[in-house]
Amino acid sequence: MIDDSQPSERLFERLQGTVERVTFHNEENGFSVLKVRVRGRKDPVAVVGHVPTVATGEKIDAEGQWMTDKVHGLQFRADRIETHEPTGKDAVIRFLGSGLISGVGPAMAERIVQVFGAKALDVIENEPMRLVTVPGLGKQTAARIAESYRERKAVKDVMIAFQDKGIGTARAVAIWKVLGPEAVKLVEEDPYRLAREVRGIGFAGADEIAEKFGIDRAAPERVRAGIAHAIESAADDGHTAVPRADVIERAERLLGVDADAVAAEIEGAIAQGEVETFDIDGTAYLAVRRLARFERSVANRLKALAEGRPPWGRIDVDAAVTRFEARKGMQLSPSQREALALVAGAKVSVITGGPGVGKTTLLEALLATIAAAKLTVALAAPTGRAARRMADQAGREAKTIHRLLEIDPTTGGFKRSASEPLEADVVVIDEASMVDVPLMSALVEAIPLNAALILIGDVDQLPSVGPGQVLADVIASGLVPVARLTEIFRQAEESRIIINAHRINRGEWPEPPPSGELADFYVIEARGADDALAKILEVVGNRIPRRFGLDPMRDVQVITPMQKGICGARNLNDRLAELLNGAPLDRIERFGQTYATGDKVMQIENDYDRDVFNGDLGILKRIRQQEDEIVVAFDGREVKYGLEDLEALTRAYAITIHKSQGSEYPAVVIPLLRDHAIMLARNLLYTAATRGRQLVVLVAEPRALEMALSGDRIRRRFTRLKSMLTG
Ligand SMILES: Nc1ncnc2c1ncn2[C@@H]1O[C@H](COP(=O)(O)OP(=O)(O)OP(=O)(O)O)[C@@H](O)[C@H]1O
Repeated sequence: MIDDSQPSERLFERLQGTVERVTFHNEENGFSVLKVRVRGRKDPVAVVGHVPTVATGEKIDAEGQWMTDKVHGLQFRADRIETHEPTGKDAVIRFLGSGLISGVGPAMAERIVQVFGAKALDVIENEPMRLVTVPGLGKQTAARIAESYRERKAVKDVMIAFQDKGIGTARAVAIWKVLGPEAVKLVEEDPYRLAREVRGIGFAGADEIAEKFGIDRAAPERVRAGIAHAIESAADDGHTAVPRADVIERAERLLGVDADAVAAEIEGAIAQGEVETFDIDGTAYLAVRRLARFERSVANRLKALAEGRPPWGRIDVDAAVTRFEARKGMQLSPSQREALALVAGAKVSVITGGPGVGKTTLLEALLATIAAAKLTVALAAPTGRAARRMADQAGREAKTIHRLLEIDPTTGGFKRSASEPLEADVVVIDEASMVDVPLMSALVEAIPLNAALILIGDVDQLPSVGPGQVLADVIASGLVPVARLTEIFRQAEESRIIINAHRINRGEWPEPPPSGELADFYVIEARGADDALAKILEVVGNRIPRRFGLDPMRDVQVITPMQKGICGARNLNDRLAELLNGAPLDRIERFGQTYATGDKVMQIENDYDRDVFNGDLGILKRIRQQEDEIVVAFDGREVKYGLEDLEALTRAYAITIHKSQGSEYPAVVIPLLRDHAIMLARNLLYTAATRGRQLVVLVAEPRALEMALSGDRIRRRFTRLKSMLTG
């Protein structure tokens, strides 16, 4: 509602009035839309801004600007809103009866004011027990009213103290939510706790606040926070350990203090247990405690799980294979038999290999082999889409790992853990390369020690979005048997997608399609980004629908290395929306994005209430401005979103390759340009090329394809798990 508005003038103005109605108030950040009665104006005006608590009847004093909003018309956009207690009798009644004070409704408010007049609030604050003289008001209610009132006062005091330091209300509300009435004192003591504890502030935000509180640039807590930030930001790039020398360099740059000061504080942080230090192959590394704990738990628990006999006992694999082959009408290859014997003999094992090498077939054979033992088998995958695919292929239920562990959506924690383990004898995880260290830790903690664990995945795909490279480390450690499948079966061999995916993985150029036939893998040469864009639009909008009969909206997914650039997701979304949804009935802008009816959208976080998950694709059906609501259809199921929830949705005509991990689409179109140079790693292209089921089209500059294929560009992740598993 703000994004498309224009300031009518630049000068700050002041506005005073009485709150007539609180149209909207966000508990989390204080964002409010108020109807305010202002002297000299007939109708109440809309005031938009941040305020921690506000109620009808209160007086406000705001500073800001008048704006004209396309949808809501004229409104006052406040940079600062101060609220003051109401004074007149009517205002006090409305204030008390607004639902703000627990236990008091409009009728009770009226009675209180009848007894105490406009001084009612004084009485509540200073002599609350006198309230019992109000008819129908008991001691308990009086105490509750006094308590609510005190809390409100405390919030205000905190806000005023932060405002005096020049900290904006939205930020102050966020701090108050976490730190409570002691917030000012706690921040004075250590502002850097904000970086750790309050979402959205980060090191830079905390550093800014610290400066306002007069913290010295060389203060130990500042240097310490900078070190933690340097290690944490490496974790954002997937590292769970960082070479000590890198930390010093990053922290030095970030803090503007010298290396000796950083080194001294590293020692302090180690002594206090905030940071761990260790050696791998003669290099000193550092890790923050949080990640070190997860990695240690994965290592310890996997070692414990790997011990002993599998729950299905000893099995005559040859006899089981014969039965399986007869039932399926196929012969397992020698390498598959060998892999089956390996997996059947172990309590924890890994099945890895590229597409079409028979990983699913091997799992099926294993499950058939152990069927007689009547064990409880749980199948799961890291994303909803991967879980659905696993269920389709295996022909039995598969859940997301989050569901399997019974996530509590309000806390984000899991119900299943070491103290309440899963009721399963065998746990099978597909797309295991996508599981990061924290999730793997939660998973292995919840697996009972007598159960078996089978990790299936393609270790050459992109590693998990979150920190670590669990599958690669488990394989490299040699702790558990690894069935490495490499043979591509005849059925799979007919697919050029599979053949070329394997070629890409080896760093070889994809094979051109046989001339004359309709193929499933094409490389279209692009000369620069504009040419690539034009070709993508032609391929998606015209060629694919015409030649393959695929629906460009439903069946074709453009996946690209980056967000930015001419062929980045953002611009492609604009252009593809124009092409495929040129005349939408309705559109709105929120959070810097446009959403229009008919748009293809993607959910980008897990939402357990709405039952939609990260990576789910839908079509925006309706925008209901009046109700502040939009409706999106996911696989035909209609789901409603409030306009403030739109951050969870993004347009999805084009998405990044990272976001496409774990999903498959009938057709994918992949731009590959020199503009994407920093992203052009072989595992990125390999992951992209394996997302298409029926059709893969690369729109590539030859030089960019060459860059992606040359293996030297795969960025290494620093992790500690392998050394923990072998140590
Ligand atoms: N021994 C075999 N003989 C003949 N065909 C086989 C054999 N093993 C697997 N296949 C076939 O090869 C194809 C690929 O196998 P499967 O689906 O098990 O591989 P996958 O590694 O799970 O592949 P993806 O990762 O692409 O899902 C299937 O069509 C399967 O039926």
